[in-house]
Amino acid sequence: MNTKKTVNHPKESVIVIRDLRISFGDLHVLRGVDLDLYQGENLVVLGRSGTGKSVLIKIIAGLLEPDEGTVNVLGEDVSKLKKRELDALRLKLGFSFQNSALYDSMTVRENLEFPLIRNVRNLSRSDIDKAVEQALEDVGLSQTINQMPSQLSGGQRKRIGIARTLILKPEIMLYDEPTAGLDPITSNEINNLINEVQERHNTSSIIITHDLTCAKTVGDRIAMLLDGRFERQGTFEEVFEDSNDERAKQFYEYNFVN
Ligand SMILES: Nc1ncnc2c1ncn2[C@@H]1O[C@H](COP(=O)(O)OP(=O)(O)OP(=O)(O)O)[C@@H](O)[C@H]1O
Repeated sequence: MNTKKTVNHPKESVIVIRDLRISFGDLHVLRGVDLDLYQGENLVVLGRSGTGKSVLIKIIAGLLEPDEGTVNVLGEDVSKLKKRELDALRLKLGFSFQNSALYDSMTVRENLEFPLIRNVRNLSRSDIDKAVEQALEDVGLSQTINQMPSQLSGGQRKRIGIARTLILKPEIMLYDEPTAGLDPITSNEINNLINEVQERHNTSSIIITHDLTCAKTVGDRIAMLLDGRFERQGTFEEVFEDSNDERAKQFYEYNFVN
């Protein structure tokens, strides 16, 4: 397993987070998070269960308000946006959530049409058909267009879920546990797909995972959430292999399977 060859991206930030803090009662989840997502990079966010990775994503999407700190996404201060502006910004973010299930009663084509019809006005039938065909081609599953989700494997369903997100041409992709529950071969296909999406669409992505093979394969940069902050950031080697940090070592030993 090779570590991903990191591309030297120009350091233009598409997400800038500074001194972000949030507590739930006595539980101080994020305690001063600073993080940049650079244009065109895959940033992997690692952290043990309950460290606040999903909370972070929800704050980025404006679904949860932090107690302190700033979140700037594509040049907009999320906390200052009105509802309509926030909705417009969210359309530029693609969410690939673990539980973003397909609609079982709809064909693959109908599943992919759904976000388009709901979010984009004045599309002709042929625009919709083209977008669906392109999104399916992007994930290598053109042949499934008339199938029902129940006829697909877990890995194929995951790919169709990603296609459904890509169809709105997001500038930033947020992948939550993209390989959870998949066997190693299928996980590898999803990792390759994440890299292909980056290369083909120049998308900037945050990938939340516990899977260190995934982190190593897709991550241009790794940020590890420890005690409510990103104390360790860098390439996979910098975070794990060159590290004397016991917490990073422990995470590595428990999670690295390949
Ligand atoms: N709305 C909420 N109200 C109260 N507590 C919350 C809320 N949202 C999250 N928490 C708590 O914040 C902590 C971090 O939760 P979060 O879901 O972000 O963890 P995570 O790092 O994504 O974990 P996992 O890897 O298991 O998904 C947890 O202890 C959770 O119970």
